[in-house]
Amino acid sequence: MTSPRPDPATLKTLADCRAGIDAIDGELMILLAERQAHVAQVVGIKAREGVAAAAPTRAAAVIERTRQLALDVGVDADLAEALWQTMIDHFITKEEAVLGKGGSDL
Ligand SMILES: O=C(O)C(=O)C[C@]1(C(=O)O)C=C[C@@H](O)C=C1
Repeated sequence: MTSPRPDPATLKTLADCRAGIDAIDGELMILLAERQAHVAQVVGIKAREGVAAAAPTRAAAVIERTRQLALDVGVDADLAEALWQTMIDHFITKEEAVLGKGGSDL
């Protein structure tokens, strides 16, 4: 169980700020592992249904949604896009290792 995070504006020392950053990184990593598990599940479904690893239409929608989510909470949309593009490219490579490059863009 994680403890509630302090308001960053109340942090006075570099060590406290870095401890907070480390805690947030830990939580982000848990969410990334959960997202990765969802993508792993996608691979079996795509194999059954003949859907391509690379899904450009879906990838573009994910990126567009991510840019909007970033703007909604005051995160730089270009940063969010770069992070998500890196993640999606990684998952396409992993999916193609199993599925190959064929299939439909669904
Ligand atoms: O939605 C899919 O088809 C996925 O495989 C997931 C995902 C993603 O990481 O969001 C990865 C690769 C695809 O090109 C599109 C999206």
